[in-house]
Amino acid sequence: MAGSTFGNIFSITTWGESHGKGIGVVIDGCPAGLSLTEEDIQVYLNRRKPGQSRFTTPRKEDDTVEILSGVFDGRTTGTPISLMVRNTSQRSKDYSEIASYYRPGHADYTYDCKYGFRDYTGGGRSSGRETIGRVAAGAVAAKLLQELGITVTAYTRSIGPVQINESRFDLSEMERNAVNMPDAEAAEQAMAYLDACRTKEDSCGGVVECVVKGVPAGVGDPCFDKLSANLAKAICSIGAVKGFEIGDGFLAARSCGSENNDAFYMKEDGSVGKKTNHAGGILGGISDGSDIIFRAAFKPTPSISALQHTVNKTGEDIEVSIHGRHDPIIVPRAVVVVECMAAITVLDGLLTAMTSRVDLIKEFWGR
Ligand SMILES: Cc1cc2nc3c(=O)[nH]c(=O)nc-3n(C[C@H](O)[C@H](O)[C@H](O)COP(=O)(O)O)c2cc1C
Ligand SMILES: C=C(O[C@@H]1CC(C(=O)O)=C[C@@H](OP(=O)(O)O)[C@H]1O)C(=O)O
Repeated sequence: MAGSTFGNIFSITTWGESHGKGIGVVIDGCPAGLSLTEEDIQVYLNRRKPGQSRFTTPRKEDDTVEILSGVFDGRTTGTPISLMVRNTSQRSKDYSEIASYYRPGHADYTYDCKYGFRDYTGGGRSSGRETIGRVAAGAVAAKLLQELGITVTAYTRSIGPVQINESRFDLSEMERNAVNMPDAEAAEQAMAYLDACRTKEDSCGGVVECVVKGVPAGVGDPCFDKLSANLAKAICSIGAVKGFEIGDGFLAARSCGSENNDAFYMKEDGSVGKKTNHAGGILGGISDGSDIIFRAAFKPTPSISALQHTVNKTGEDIEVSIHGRHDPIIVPRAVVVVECMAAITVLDGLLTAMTSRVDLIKEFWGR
């Protein structure tokens, strides 16, 4: 199946199905010499794994990663890094009925249209479990970015109608609540809202916000590999993402140029700064040196037990109530997925940018 590869230099190929033997990723183009252990990757996978609270799917998986190749004596060798997580908790009988109909909002119908049949167990390749490969690769990218002084941080901005309040923003709160919100009060309200949804056998959506700090000006290639365009593709390729915006995003459409433009000024150290950051750190598809800020809108989990109308494979209109183990909301588990896709995209852009100037190439080769 084409379409499982992302990135130009730091390139990832994810593989595997939710109810198959395992899920993984092959990273090609990771520079040699990065110190890397399974634990470095596991920390990220633990943030994504299922079964962590009543707001996640009850499927219990440890998602233990194995490094199969590309690391020797604790350091990357520059050859393909293959990472694998074995599936251990497949319960395919949950899908024996689903095999005969199309879940509204899921990928069942379109996979059948495209391929003529589908792996219906656990949603196969369209499962949120595919994001394991993204997170494992993102952990590697984030480690290299960290060495370059670049950090990528995502968090839950809103759940249903509940949004974090900037005045209460505290990143350390994220670890203390089950919805990954950097605002304790909003988290309480969001959890109450989610409990109400669950009582109605329904699900809900929300927004993940991501901030990338420390990216130098000059990353991103006009025209089709703009940093903004590559981030949009990276994020919109995550299951259930329905919206993407950078900086002021859709709000910018309502402002005037005088409000939206970020004024430049000279900093004390002689470099150019911006007084505001409505652009979200990217101008002309190229990073401008300020924080890169973007948001992703996630739709509500499609598989719900509330009654829905659909059709079955024999062409009848039917009513269904979907049972099994599903996330009542995708957002809290998707936070680390967004972070990892951003890390992969930014790292790939940084490596690509190293070839953009003759003076830099000469400097590198000492000529
Ligand atoms: C981390 C993650 C977890 C998900 N969990 C579920 C789930 O438990 N049940 C479900 O029906 N969909 C879940 N999804 C969403 C489906 O994977 C997604 O809706 C499906 O692939 C169709 O793609 P689309 O929503 O982008 O059109 C999850 C997605 C992600 C990223
Ligand atoms: C297991 C995970 O989430 C799964 C994502 C998912 C879907 O349709 O996307 C459906 C469910 O799969 P299953 O019915 O096999 O439990 C979730 O549990 C995971 O993300 O690790």
